[in-house]
Amino acid sequence: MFPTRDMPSPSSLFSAYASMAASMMLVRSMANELIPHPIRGYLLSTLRYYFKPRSPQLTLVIEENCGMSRNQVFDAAEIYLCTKISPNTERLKISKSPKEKNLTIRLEKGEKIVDFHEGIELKWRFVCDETEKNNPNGHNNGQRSEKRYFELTFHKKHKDTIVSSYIQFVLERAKAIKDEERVLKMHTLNTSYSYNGVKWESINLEHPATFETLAMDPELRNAVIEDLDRFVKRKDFYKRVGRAWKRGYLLYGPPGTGKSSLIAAMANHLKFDVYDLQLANILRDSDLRRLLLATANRSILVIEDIDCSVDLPDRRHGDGRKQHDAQYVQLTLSGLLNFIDGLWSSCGDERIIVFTTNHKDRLDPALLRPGRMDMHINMSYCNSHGFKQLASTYLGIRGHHHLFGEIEGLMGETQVTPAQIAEELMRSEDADVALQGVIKLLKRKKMEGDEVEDVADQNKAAIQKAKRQKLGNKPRRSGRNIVAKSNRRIRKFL
Ligand SMILES: Nc1ncnc2c1ncn2[C@@H]1O[C@H](COP(=O)(O)OP(=O)(O)OP(=O)(O)O)[C@@H](O)[C@H]1O
Ligand SMILES: [Mg+2]
Repeated sequence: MFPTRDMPSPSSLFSAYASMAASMMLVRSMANELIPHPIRGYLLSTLRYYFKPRSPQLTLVIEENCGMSRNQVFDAAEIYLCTKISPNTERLKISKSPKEKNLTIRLEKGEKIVDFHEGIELKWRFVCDETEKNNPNGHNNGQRSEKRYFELTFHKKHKDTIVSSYIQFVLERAKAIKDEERVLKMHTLNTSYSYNGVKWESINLEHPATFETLAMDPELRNAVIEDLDRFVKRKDFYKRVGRAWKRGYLLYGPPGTGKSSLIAAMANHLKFDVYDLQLANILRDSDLRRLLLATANRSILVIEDIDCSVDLPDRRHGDGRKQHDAQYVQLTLSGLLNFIDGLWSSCGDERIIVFTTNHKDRLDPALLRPGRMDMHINMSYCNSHGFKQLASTYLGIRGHHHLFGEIEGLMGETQVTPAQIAEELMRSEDADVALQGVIKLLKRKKMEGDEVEDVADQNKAAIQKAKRQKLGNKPRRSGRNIVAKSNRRIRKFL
């Protein structure tokens, strides 16, 4: 990539220099008499070029832009070099925009940094050249333009190592640093329709959920983390097997079991932005296509409550909507699935799509067919492991607590969501008080459950009795009366 020359020794350099001087004098005296002026100039500059002493150093110039686009090596160097600031550094630039979490530190012009890679010394220098800006007529209109670049200087013999391995290392380190500093975004739909339809609007995603704080089955949690990590590492694999680099997850389970929290944990784990696609706000397939094409790589597209967010016409019969609605709403399930499978996933990289539902059984089979959602994740009621996780997160209880036994016993007899447990645990910082709250909740739920079972049994019995009496006589206590009575008993208990 770079022209190489054999390095002359100092003595050969000296003799070359002496012979150059002699030749120059000779040439000059002959030339003055014999050679016309323009040719004389050319000969002298050629001789000077070949006899100039050569430096053993090579300098790579890394400019800010390459043509119209940014030079990624420049951007990476800017970020990477901030981690290499030494006590010798004298001037730094510091800034913070409202949307950034941390301060940004950059080198000031003229600053030098020394770095080492595989024992090779590398000298970086940040240069800013200011020049007068000429307008197209060649006149100077007083504007100044700035050309910013890094110079990276090292011994020529390391050229291959630096170009092939060091620059790559700088690019990777900068990406890792950027990911750590990155402020995640949550994109939602702007519902005030402008002339060209609904648009994405973004806010910082500051959802604190992580896999550590999420109460879920440890095996399932590890399986999800491994699946995500494998997915982001497999760019080459997806390319080789000819598949779009995307992954689909279906999260299902009752309300309050942590589906939305799991999405936030996934985003925080991968450092991916989230696009929350509220289908109810989209009227046409064309809007959907435009919105999907406007999503960025390395993002999670979320469609929550897919079973009830919009009554998508059935893929096979096109009959999901009432006739009069269909005139206005032209969004179809097949449109959604086509974009997700086709255009959208093939025009981007590292895309994740997540559907959530409270009722997996109500989903259109087209959504569930193999290959569409790669992983089906059941977020379920809290078990004793999930409870301990929440107690650790909310109350800092790492080991055992004397109330755990009673709580675990009650949890085996009733269904409670992590959201309900979390709510109780937040009520007090005193572990005993908070855990007593959980016990009360569980007892209440158990009683409600018994009551509901009672009601169901009694209703069944009443109906059967009525049937046996061959209609005519009503059962003495109707279902409604039983419910009202149960509610009164529950209130009394509370
Ligand atoms: N598995 C869990 N681990 C930790 N906290 C949880 C969990 N599930 C729920 N929570 C708590 O309950 C709140 C509500 O949970 P979340 O919104 O994630 O439930 P969801 O399953 O998405 O419910 P919905 O089906 O109604 O959308 C969360 O903010 C969190 O504080
Ligand atoms: Mg949710």
